[in-house]
Amino acid sequence: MGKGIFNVPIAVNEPVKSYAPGSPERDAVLKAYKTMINSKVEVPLYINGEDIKTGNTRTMSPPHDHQHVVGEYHLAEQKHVEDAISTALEARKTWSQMPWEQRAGIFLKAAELIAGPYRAKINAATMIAQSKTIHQAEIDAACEFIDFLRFNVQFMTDIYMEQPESTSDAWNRVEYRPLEGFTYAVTPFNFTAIAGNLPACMALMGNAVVWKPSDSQVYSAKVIMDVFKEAGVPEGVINVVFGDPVMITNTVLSNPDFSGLHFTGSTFIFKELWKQIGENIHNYKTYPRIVGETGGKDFIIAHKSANAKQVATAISRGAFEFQGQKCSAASRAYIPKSLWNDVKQYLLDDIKSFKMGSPEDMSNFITAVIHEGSFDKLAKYIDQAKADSDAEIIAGGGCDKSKGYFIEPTVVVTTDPKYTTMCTELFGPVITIYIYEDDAYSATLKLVDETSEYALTGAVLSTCRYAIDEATKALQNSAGNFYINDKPTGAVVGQQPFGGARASGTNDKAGSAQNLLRWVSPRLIKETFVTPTDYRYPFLG
Ligand SMILES: NC(=O)c1ccc[n+]([C@@H]2O[C@H](COP(=O)([O-])OP(=O)(O)OC[C@H]3O[C@@H](n4cnc5c(N)ncnc54)[C@H](O)[C@@H]3O)[C@@H](O)[C@H]2O)c1
Ligand SMILES: N[C@@H](CCC=O)C(=O)O
Repeated sequence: MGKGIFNVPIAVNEPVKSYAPGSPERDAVLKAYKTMINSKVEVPLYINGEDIKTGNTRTMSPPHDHQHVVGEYHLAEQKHVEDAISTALEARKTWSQMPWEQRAGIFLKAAELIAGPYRAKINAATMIAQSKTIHQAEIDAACEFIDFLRFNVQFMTDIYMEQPESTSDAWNRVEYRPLEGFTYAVTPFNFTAIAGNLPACMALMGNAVVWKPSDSQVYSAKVIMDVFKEAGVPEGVINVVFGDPVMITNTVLSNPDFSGLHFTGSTFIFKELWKQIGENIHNYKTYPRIVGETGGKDFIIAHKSANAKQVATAISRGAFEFQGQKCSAASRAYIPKSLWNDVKQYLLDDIKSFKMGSPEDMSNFITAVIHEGSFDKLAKYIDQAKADSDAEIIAGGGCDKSKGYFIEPTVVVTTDPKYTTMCTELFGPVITIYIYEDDAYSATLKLVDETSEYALTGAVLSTCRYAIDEATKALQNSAGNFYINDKPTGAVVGQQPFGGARASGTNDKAGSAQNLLRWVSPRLIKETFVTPTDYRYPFLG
C-alpha cells in the first residue's frame, strides 16, 4: 500500500463512436484494416514477457475471405504450457505484493491506450479475425473492453473498502489476497473484450495467469497483448498459450497449484472442465474457484399490447447483429397471433434491407460466421427446417461458403414450441418463432421458462404493466439478464452486469465486483491492543 488512501478515477463508459462517412475514426480504422489485411503477422506465444516461436504454426484467415491468409500463429507443446505455469508462479511472488494502486495504474493505462492509439488497430483486428462490422467491433473491442478495465479498477477499490467493524481494543481488517497458486483463463472467439477481460481482471486482483484464447480470435488476442505490454503488465503475469485446448487444459488442471478457472464459452466444454477439476480435487493445494459464463437460448416474448415495430426491431437487432454470435442473441421468439402479421411484415422489410458481405464495406449489416464448423452446423439445421413439416423458413435459408462463411439471416416459423431450433443453441443468424393464441399469454410464459436448459437473457415487450409484471415473475429464473421493452443483447459494463444461471453459467456477472470477488481469498487480521494476561472470566461459577 502506498502512503495515502487513494481515490481512483470515477469510471465512466467509453462513448461509442459513430464511424459516419468522413469521420476521422472511419478513416483511421479503414486504413488500419487495409494495412493489416494486406500484410502477414506472426503471433508467438507470450511466456515470461518473451515472444516464444515454437515453429509449429497454423495460418489465420478472415471468416469472410477464408482463402486469404493474414498471418500465422505458433502452437504450444506441453513443455510451453508447463513453462507458462512455472513462470506465472514465479511472477506471482512479486506481483501479488505489488501495491494495488500500481496494478490499477497499469490497467487504467491499458484502457486509455485502447481508447486512443490502439483503437483503430484493435477494432481492425476484430473485424479481420472475427468478421465484426465496425459498429460491432467498436462496441466490443474498444468500448466494452475499456469499460471492463476502468470499472474493474473501481470495483476493486470498492471491494478493498469493504471492512468489518472494530472496537476500541481490537482492530479488524480484511485483506483481499490473490488466490494462492496460478489462475487459468479460457476465452471464446466472439468478444475481444471478454478475451481481454478474463485474464486482466484476475491479474488486476493480484493473480498471475495462464491464458488460452480461442483459435478464432488470435489476431485480436495479439493486439490485446501489445496493449498489456505497453501498459506495463510485468513479465510472467499474463502468459498466453495457443493450441490444442485439450492438451493445454489437461496440463493446467493437473497442476497442484491451479487455483482458479475463468471460462467463457460453450456449456458442454465448461461442464467437462468442471468435471475434470472435480476428478483432480485431491491433488490441488486449494479449492479452485470456478467461474464459467456459457451458452444461451435467449428469448423474446411479445404481449398482444406490444408495439409491432418495436418487436420487429428487437428481433432484427437482437437476433442478427454479429450474425447472432452473441451468447445473448435472441434465438427464439413468441409472438401473439393478433400481432404476427405486422411483426412479420416489419421483420421481413428489415431483413430485405440488410446487406451482407465483408466488414470492409461499412454498409454491410451482416458478415460471415466464424468458421467452417459453425457454417456446416447452421446449414444442417437450416436444411432440416426446410425438410420438416412443422417448420417453415420465411426469410433467408441460403448458405454460401465459397469465399467466406456466409449464412443468410434466417427466420424459421414453427408450429411446435419445442421444435429443435426452439431449444438448441445454434450460435448463428437463425431465429425460430412460435405464434401463440393471444389469450395463452400465461401458458406461453410457462413454455418460455420450460423450453430450454439455459437461462441467460430474455426480453418481454408490452405496453401493459400487468403483463410486464406477470412476465417478470413467471420468468424469474429463466434469464440472468431480463429486458423489458428492449432486445435481450447489448449489456453495458457498469450498467447491466452480465451473466446467466442454469446451464448458462455460474452467473458471477462479468463487469461487476461480484466477479472480482471470486479471484481473491480474504484474510481477516485481528489486532488486539491490550492483550489479556489472565484466562479467568470476570465471574466464573
Ligand atoms: N455467457 C457468456 O457471457 C458468454 C459470452 C460469450 C460466449 N459465450 C458462449 O461461448 C460459445 C461460443 O464461443 P466459442 O465457440 O469460442 O466456444 P467454445 O466452447 O468452442 O470455446 C471456448 C474456449 O474453450 C476452448 N476449448 C474448446 N474445447 C476445449 C476443451 N475440450 N478443453 C478446454 N478448452 C476447450 C476453446 O479453444 C476456446 O478457447 C457459445 O456457446 C456462447 O453462448 C458465452
Ligand atoms: N455482453 C454481450 C454478450 C456477450 C456474449 O456473447 C451482450 O450483452 O450482448
